[in-house]
Amino acid sequence: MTLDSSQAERAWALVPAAGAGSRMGAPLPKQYLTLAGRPVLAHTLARLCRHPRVAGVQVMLAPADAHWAGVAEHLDAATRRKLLPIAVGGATRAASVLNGLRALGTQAAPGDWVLVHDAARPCLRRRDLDSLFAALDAGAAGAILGVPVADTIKRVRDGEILETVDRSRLWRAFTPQAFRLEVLLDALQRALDAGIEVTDEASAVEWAGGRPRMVAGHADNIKVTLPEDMALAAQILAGRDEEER
Ligand SMILES: Nc1ccn([C@@H]2O[C@H](COP(=O)(O)OP(=O)(O)OP(=O)(O)O)[C@@H](O)[C@H]2O)c(=O)n1
Ligand SMILES: C[C@](O)(CO)[C@H](O)COP(=O)(O)O
Repeated sequence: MTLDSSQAERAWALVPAAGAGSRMGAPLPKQYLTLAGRPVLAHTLARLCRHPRVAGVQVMLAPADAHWAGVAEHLDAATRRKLLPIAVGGATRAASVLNGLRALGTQAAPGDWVLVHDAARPCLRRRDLDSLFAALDAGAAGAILGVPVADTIKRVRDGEILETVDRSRLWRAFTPQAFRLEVLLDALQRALDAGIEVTDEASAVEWAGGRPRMVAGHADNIKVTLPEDMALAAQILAGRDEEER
């Protein structure tokens, strides 16, 4: 792994890839399913590693993961050079991220940026990653990608609509989610210790009193979750020009 020493403030990507993909219902975890000729995780890693601001990538895999070899053979040399030694994930996404932060701490400085990006989001656009870095360079203490809610939102109980929710200030939170290493490590550890349900990094930082910025991205930065998402992801990638592929 070679560091790009030209960066003013180093940034690292953290890729939680230790999930079981139960909602996908496939014979193997969804991050290893073939998408446009290579594993989902290979697409995600290539997108992160080709960005010049990303100094290195920390991947977290399930214990006794048997699929990594099938990913590594699809990675080009430039991608492999940026990969840090694999860390072991945890029982939840948040636990996997915490393990990754601890492993990264042996390579990174406390003030370095960490961008946490789901392995299951292989369609991340270069321009959206650029937008996230632009927010950090503009002084944001932390920032995440997302898009405004475009549908009417209902609160439902037992199949009955209780109310229509004002969506004027509602956004869908995506990844990457970017924070200073020491800030995220502290907030995530304290939130988990307090029993807070942490479904994304921003929720831990918000709980700890932070006010991350929301950066408008593209809705095609989908999280591959359900079976139909594989065909959608393939259509998205097929429609990309070379730069964004
Ligand atoms: N214990 C876990 C659970 C999830 N993830 C990762 O977090 C990302 C987003 O989580 P999700 O989409 O929920 O993945 P899964 O947990 O695998 O899916 P499911 O909930 O359907 O089992 C995925 O890249 C997944 O691999 C992880 O690293 N460790
Ligand atoms: C982090 C995330 O992708 C932001 O939308 C989402 O919270 C992950 O949720 P999951 O249930 O762990 O897939």
